[in-house]
Amino acid sequence: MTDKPSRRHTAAHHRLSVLKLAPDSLAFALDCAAQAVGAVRAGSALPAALQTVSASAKHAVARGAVQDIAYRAMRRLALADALLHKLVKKAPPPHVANVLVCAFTLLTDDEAHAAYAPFTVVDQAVSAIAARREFSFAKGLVNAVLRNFLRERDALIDEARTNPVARWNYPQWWIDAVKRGQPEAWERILEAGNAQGPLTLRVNARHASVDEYLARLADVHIDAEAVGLHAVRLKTPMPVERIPGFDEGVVSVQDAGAQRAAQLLDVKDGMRVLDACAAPGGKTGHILELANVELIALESDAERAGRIEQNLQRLKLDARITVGDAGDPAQWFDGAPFDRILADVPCSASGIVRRHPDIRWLRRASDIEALVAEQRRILSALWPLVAKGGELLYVTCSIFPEEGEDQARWFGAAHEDAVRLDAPGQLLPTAARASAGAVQDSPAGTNIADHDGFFYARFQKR
Ligand SMILES: C[S@@+](CC[C@H](N)C(=O)[O-])C[C@H]1O[C@@H](n2cnc3c(N)ncnc32)[C@H](O)[C@@H]1O
Repeated sequence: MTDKPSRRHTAAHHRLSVLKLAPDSLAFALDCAAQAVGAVRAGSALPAALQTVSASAKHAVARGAVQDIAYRAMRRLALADALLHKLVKKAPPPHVANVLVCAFTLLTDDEAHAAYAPFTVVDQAVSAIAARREFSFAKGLVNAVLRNFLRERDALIDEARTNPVARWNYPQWWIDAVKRGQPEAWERILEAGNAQGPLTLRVNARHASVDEYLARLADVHIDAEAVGLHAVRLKTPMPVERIPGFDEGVVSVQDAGAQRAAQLLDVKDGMRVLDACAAPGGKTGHILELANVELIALESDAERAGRIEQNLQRLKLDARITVGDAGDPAQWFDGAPFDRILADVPCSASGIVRRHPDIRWLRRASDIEALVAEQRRILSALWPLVAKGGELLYVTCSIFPEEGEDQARWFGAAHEDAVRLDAPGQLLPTAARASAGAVQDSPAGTNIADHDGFFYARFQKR
């Protein structure tokens, strides 16, 4: 985000006039997406912003279009802001600027991939502005700016992209951090974060093998491939309600990189296991699919803890869900040590930006230091709870070494009784299938290069 919104902008944003546009029109979708972009600029996470905005979009189709434009806008925000800056002399009101940003988002697609014809976008952006009483004065401006843009589209994009922030669509501090942390792969990583993640499923080992599930999909003509021990990637994403076996808990949605956690934890029947930062329970479910263990799912956020319950209900599996601070075991620990602890700690989420493209605009450089301290606090508190011979798996969905290898080294040095075991370390996100230089060990015949970014370190207690 190139400029930070003021409180005044946010307040104005909430006082928009009643909108009279057909809910299935592109104009309606542009207006709603612009509101969501405004909310993210004011500090809201995109899913929450969309929930608020979509209350007015009763149609599922309209909601889909709003979501699609808002997510694309997050991946193009700096480029769109740069174009706006170039083409508009005096900054327009924030809502008008955000409608323009959403329109640029659609107009900067290559023609082959464009969802709408350019002149439809211009026409509908003008209608969106005209439909708001307080902004209708700006419809001439919107029309002129977008037509001027189309006239010199490629040259304007090329010029804007000479600035790295507009080129990559991340804040400068983020670009610098990725460059510093991954000097060999930084461009590939930034690019991967601007692609749309695939829909990857985890097949519940209690119900089916990957091959059996692939056969079930083939029966209903759904194209998919194996991308890990329990992972299947659908060629074309679809709503979960339409995924065979989803309702019965045969499959769950989970990135292939995230599926490494439960496998690395190497759980066996009868073990006592702590999932220390558990919500929404993706990894909790996976652990329970692999062995009959006594599982405590700990989560500090009571509302999020409710989502663990929902997930386990669908899977028909059980854990003791506990609300508490992993960094303060006195609140919840009953004194019996754990054979395994999964510490999937809060982090920058820099490894999952392709699924959460708003994160880059919400985080600040200074957050990293605070997160590192919090991760250390949690790890230090959990280690004494591991049984002798037991293991702790440290996980982040981050690509910043400060939250990955640096933490693992700090932990090893600070705990004499910790033996570092084999683990993948840094899994880098890569968009291209089977891209060269992928860091992970793919099972023969499969390609799991197309996953989110994670860090894994495993420690055994002497
Ligand atoms: C990376 S997410 C966990 C994802 C989860 N393991 C999964 O696979 O679905 C981190 C979670 O830790 C929770 N959390 C943050 N600080 C915590 C703390 N001090 N104690 C326990 N949970 C915490 C957050 O609310 C968040 O739900």
